[in-house]
Amino acid sequence: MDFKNTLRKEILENLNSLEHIDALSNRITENLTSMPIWKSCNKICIFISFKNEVNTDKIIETAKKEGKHVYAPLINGKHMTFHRVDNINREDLILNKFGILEPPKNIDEFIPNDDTLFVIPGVSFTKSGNRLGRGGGYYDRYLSKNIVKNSIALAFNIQIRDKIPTESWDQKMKYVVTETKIYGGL
Ligand SMILES: Nc1nc2c(c(=O)[nH]1)N(C=O)[C@@H](CNc1ccc(C(=O)N[C@@H](CCC(=O)O)C(=O)O)cc1)CN2
Ligand SMILES: Nc1ncnc2c1ncn2[C@@H]1O[C@H](COP(=O)(O)OP(=O)(O)OP(=O)(O)O)[C@@H](O)[C@H]1O
Repeated sequence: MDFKNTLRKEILENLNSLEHIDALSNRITENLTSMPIWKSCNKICIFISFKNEVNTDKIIETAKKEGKHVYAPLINGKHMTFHRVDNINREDLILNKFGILEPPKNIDEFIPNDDTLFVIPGVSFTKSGNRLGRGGGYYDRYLSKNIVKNSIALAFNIQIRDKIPTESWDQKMKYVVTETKIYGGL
């Protein structure tokens, strides 16, 4: 657990001094939206970026333009659900306790199917799809309770490590997409 926290802190600090986040995010957007799995999924469950995460605004815009349905996470205690977002023009969204924009609580929960692609944030990943998140356990719990066939993590190259500490509940990503590489899908 200590090693997890140390690694989390180290990478978050590195992210704080990462330059050109928007340019790198544009490349990640291009890589993601040219993947066959992106083209074949009609529904996208995606995080709304905050702080120094890969900026997801253009991904959401592209999805909308391509006629896909977009869903974003809403947290409630330790629990996370996904809800439709109709426009990313952010006045429809609400800031949660972490300072992340999320859909309002009154929209029905979306239940994913095989046609749903999850685009997932995280602090660090390995090339084989192991994930270290921010420590809330939200995605781990969600992915262990729901059947998720298609998962893609987004990260900058500086977030990729050869080894990260894993625990029994950690859920693997199918692909990890960075500004220069697409890992996984084997
Ligand atoms: N954009 C985005 N949305 C997301 C996630 C994410 O990582 N990114 N999540 C992915 O799971 C969930 C939220 N999880 C989070 C977990 C911890 C913190 C965080 O800032 N923790 C602080 C302590 C904050 C406090 O307790 O008040 C910290 O670690 O310093 C933020 C989000 C759902 N939505
Ligand atoms: N499937 C699960 N069932 C019950 N508890 C879980 C499950 N997955 C994770 N947890 C709990 O969540 C806590 C945080 O887990 P962990 O540090 O792995 O989160 P993370 O993957 O970094 O966070 P996040 O998914 O929110 O980005 C752990 O202390 C663990 O007890």
